[in-house]
Amino acid sequence: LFSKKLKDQKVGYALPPSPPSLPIIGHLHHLLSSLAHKSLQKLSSKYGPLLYLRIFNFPLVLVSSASAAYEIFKAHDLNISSRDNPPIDEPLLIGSSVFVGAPYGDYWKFMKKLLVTKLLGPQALERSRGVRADELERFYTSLLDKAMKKQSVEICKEATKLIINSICQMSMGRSFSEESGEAERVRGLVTELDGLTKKVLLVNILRWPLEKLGISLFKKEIMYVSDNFDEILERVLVEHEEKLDKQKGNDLMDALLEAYADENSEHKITRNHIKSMFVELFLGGTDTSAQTIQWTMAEITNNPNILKRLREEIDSVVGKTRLIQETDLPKLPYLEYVVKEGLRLHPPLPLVVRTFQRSCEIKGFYVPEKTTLVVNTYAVMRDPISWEDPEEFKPERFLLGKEDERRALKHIAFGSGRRGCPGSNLASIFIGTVIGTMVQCFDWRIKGDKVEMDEAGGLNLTMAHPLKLTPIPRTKPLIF
Ligand code: HEM
Repeated sequence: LFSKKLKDQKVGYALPPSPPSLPIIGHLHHLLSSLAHKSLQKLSSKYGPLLYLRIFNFPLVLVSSASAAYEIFKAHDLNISSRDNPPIDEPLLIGSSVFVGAPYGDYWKFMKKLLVTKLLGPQALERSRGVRADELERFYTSLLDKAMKKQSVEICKEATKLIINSICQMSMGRSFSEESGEAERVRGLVTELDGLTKKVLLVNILRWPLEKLGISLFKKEIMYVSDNFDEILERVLVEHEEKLDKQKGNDLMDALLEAYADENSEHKITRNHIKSMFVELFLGGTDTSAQTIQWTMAEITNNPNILKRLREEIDSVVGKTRLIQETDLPKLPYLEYVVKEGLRLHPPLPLVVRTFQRSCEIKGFYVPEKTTLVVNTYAVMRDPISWEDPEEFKPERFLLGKEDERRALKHIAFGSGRRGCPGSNLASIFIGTVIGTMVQCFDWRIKGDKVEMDEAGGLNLTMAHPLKLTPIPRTKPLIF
């Protein structure tokens, strides 16, 4: 402690500046405010882009500028490649078997390798292209049906269906049945789980002081979602095992079951590891992509010039007789900029959380070991020092040469480094093809003049007024 104090006093070894805090809880109220990313953004614009905060006794470093994020992600990647959430043992989905919250080590590396080779890497994505094409056609047909009946579409809900079905087909070779109500049940659980993220954070932060008082927060709600997922996924696992007895499969679930059954597997995994992985894929992959689709479509609807330019590009490359497909995406640069700009202004996970394993120096300040790192990606991607007109939706900013993002690491909607999002390519495909389909095949009518763009409270960035639009076909029905 003495040497740490000495270090703190040395030039270049002071802790980052710390804004005023409250007794006992420290800066907790900023994290708990209804729009935490905005509350923290305000704090950093007043006190600086690198801050030292305190949640009770737990230290936290908050990063809100591109240059500080760049230094941390580039020079300290290994040091910050763990998320040391204290595990809550009982429930499956936030228990000790999670991947997203696992420390950087053998278990994480083993699962990451399977995730990339079986589901999210370029070759796996190429193998599963047909599955996504089928789901996109189903999405288009459902929109067409709504258009014929002159019904409005809840964009986020419709996109969620496509994404869950695709992820299920890709990872376990089946989707949940609409007829039996199973699909609706899974979608409901994913939404509930999303709503629980803030409570899970609270439990993680407050568990220690509250457990001492014999209080367990939100346990019932967390267990309800966890138990339901457990039951559904156990059924799928058994079904898969029966199938595997007859023939060898090649999807992610097959590979995980093989590792589970193999005594000599590189890493021993449990049934809970497998089920948690699927819960995390649903949670990490579904709402994030669906929210981005919703926000981006809202921006396009409010910006007719952008819609016009995007449509011209799609019409000239794809035409009006066949549906856009993911192999068109590399030929549609403006669509790519629109997607990127949607992610810049509305990152669905605005706070990226890691842990410093060792003490280090960041921008001349001392950061002690085991400090939690929070990167406010929302603030970084709206930082006026790095972005011209940061609050405006301007896809043109990504035209070649205009923004040198690689050098400054300014666009960090997917995080960065070895612990960055492994689903970023898949997400870009979902968002690109869904936005592409909606722009290519339909005009969209809104109620009122403009879409309201307010953010809802929560840890994830969602729309306070979910987007509802009515489609009007602009092409003859497409034939597949
Ligand atoms: C627009 C869509 C998405 C966004 C914005 C997003 C964003 C993120 C972010 C910010 C992180 C934390 C990264 C970090 O700490 O640096 C993350 C992690 C993760 N994401 Fe995504 N994500 C999206 C879609 C997906 C999809 C489609 C999947 C898979 C189906 C996925 C799976 C994961 C997983 C498994 C992790 C944990 C990685 C680890 O801890 O090693 N994400 N994502």
